[in-house]
Amino acid sequence: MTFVQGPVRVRVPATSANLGPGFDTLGLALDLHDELEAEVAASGLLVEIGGYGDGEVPLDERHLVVRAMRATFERLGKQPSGLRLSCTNVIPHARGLGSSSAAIVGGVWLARELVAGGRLLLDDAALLDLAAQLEGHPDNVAPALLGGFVISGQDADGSFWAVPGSVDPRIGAVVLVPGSPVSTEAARGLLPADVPHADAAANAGRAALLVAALAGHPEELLRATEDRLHQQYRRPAMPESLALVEALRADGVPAVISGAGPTVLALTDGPGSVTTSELLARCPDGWDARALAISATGAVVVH
Ligand SMILES: Nc1ncnc2c1ncn2[C@@H]1O[C@H](COP(=O)(O)OP(=O)(O)OP(=O)(O)O)[C@@H](O)[C@H]1O
Ligand SMILES: N[C@@H](CCO)C(=O)O
Repeated sequence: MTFVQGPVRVRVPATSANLGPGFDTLGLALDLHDELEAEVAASGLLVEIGGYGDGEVPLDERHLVVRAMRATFERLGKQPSGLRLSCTNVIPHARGLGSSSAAIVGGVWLARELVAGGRLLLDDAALLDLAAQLEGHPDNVAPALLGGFVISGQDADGSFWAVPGSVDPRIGAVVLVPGSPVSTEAARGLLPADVPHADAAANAGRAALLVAALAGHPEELLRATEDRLHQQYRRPAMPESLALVEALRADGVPAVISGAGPTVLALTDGPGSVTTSELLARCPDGWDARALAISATGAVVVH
């Protein structure tokens, strides 16, 4: 196995998981991208960060992108003698926009590109499986890899799968991002071990409806984004976000907690619509709001 000379650069989209009823299974890639560049060096490890995470995340072997790269090199059979990594991060951390999945997908993708013939040694299905193992669930890494709307899951043998769904081109998103983080670990810690059968049944119906609503029935999005499995349980960690979701939904806006929160995701009929500007105007003080298109592509090499 040989390494490629010179740097490789990739861009990876932010993602919004769950989308209401699709806990750990539905996810959407958004038009907001981290860029990562890496190259094999003679020795050592050098990590540089611009944007989110600068001064916060470790710059050594504990760095999430480095951990994902190491796991991928391990799978491919050889670690490089040294490594240089540069990250330009625009996806906010611990806000429910898939920053950890973007880091993991960026890492596995970079490592595979740095190995000559890497795509033959580790195909896309194996890359998804590795990324989902590192993240623990597939609903962010799958759209970060594939782009668009993706349905994903895990089989009884532990392997992960992902199937792309279609999105009506009229549909866009507004994200309302609180100033303070909530880690996915903390938000998952609030979930109960068991849920009422009626709640599980309601979510199954809504998740199925959401696939059809996104594909071409935006008028069903409000009904299709109802959730009973995770959002209410997470209220103690993000009360303002839950209150905003409820207020928007009362006004007919299909709003949900994005991923593990605390960001609020509202689906719209498209950037530039009245709904989008009204939503941007409802951004609470101290939060950040932006309209984002759906990213049709997942991780790509930047030339
Ligand atoms: N680009 C990055 N580089 C290094 N570490 C990162 C990067 N992005 C995220 N992380 C690590 O992951 C943590 C955030 O992950 P977490 O799963 O809590 O939230 P998230 O991925 O932003 O949101 P969600 O999973 O709900 O969409 C950060 O605090 C940091 O430790
Ligand atoms: N499905 C995950 C997404 C966040 O990583 C959760 O809600 O915990």
